[in-house]
Amino acid sequence: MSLTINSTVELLNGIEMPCLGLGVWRAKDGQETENAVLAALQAGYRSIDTASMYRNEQGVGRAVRASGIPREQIFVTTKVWNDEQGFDNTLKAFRNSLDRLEMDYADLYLVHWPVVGKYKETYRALEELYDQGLVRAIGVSNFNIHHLEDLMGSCRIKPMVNQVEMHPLLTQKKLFAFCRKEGIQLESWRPLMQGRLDLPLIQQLAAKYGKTSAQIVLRWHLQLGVVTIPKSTQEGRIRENADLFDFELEPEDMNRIDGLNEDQRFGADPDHIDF
Ligand SMILES: NC(=O)C1=CN([C@@H]2O[C@H](COP(=O)(O)OP(=O)(O)OC[C@H]3O[C@@H](n4cnc5c(N)ncnc54)[C@H](OP(=O)(O)O)[C@@H]3O)[C@@H](O)[C@H]2O)C=CC1
Ligand SMILES: O=C(O)C(=O)[C@@H](O)[C@H](O)C(=O)CO
Repeated sequence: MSLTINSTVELLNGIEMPCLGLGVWRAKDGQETENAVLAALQAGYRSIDTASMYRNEQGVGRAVRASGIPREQIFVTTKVWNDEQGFDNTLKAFRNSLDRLEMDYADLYLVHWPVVGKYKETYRALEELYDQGLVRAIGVSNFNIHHLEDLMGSCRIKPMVNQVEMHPLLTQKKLFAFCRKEGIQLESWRPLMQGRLDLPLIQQLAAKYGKTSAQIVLRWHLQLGVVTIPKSTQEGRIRENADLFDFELEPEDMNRIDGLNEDQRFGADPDHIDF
């Protein structure tokens, strides 16, 4: 499989989305976010995942401008938070996100969580923003199959991406197969299990391939065809997490990693959100 740091996937509307991005949840706005995003862009990342809730869109925007890389070569994702949902509120929330980013469009705008009774109206606002050319692609996050089926029963534009928790302990096989059938790109959050990488099989594979545990896990995501957005604010790890393109996991090792699944979540369950 010939993946490179520039590899992209094609979304339903033909837009190319980088396979690897930097996540910035819990990166502090200001210097921490700015330094991390700049380090990532210098290391070759071309995609950044932020959200209104992360309160660091300003730092992301500043780093993108400081990088000197043309805006159109960088894929910026942001998301509408739960208490901003609803049609009018979402349009306003998006304006606020663009103001903080100091950008005139976002590449991808996501409904952050499926807030019951609100997510369809919220998604209708995303369709409106898409029609207006303010976002290049739209999608959802933390949607289970039943949420997607419900949404697709009435939306005009199919979600192009579903960003969900996924890693070797939560392989999301059914959701992944459903999204693949529908042409919805799966994107994995918490791909590194928040740094809990001491699983014996992953360590064995790290020794076998001469790579780190993080690199084994991230390579597994990429070889599955899942877009992934590991977070780090440490320059060395930002580089490590992008050094994935000089080896390939053998099919049997991909299957062994799949076999680690325990349906274990480190984050919230989309069917029981209370924040
Ligand atoms: N849509 C959603 O609801 C959600 C989206 N996300 C997105 O996904 C991104 C990634 O998920 P996240 O929850 O941050 O978890 P990750 O699985 O990316 O893990 C991040 C943690 O792992 C550490 N780490 C990073 N690289 C390495 C490495 N090479 N070796 C060891 N430890 C490492 C980081 O520490 P350090 O920074 O010190 O390196 C940090 O503590 C988020 O930043 C966010 O953008 C996350 C949660 C929910
Ligand atoms: O980081 C995000 O994007 C999230 O939505 C989560 O971290 C979420 O806030 C959560 O898991 C709360 O427990």
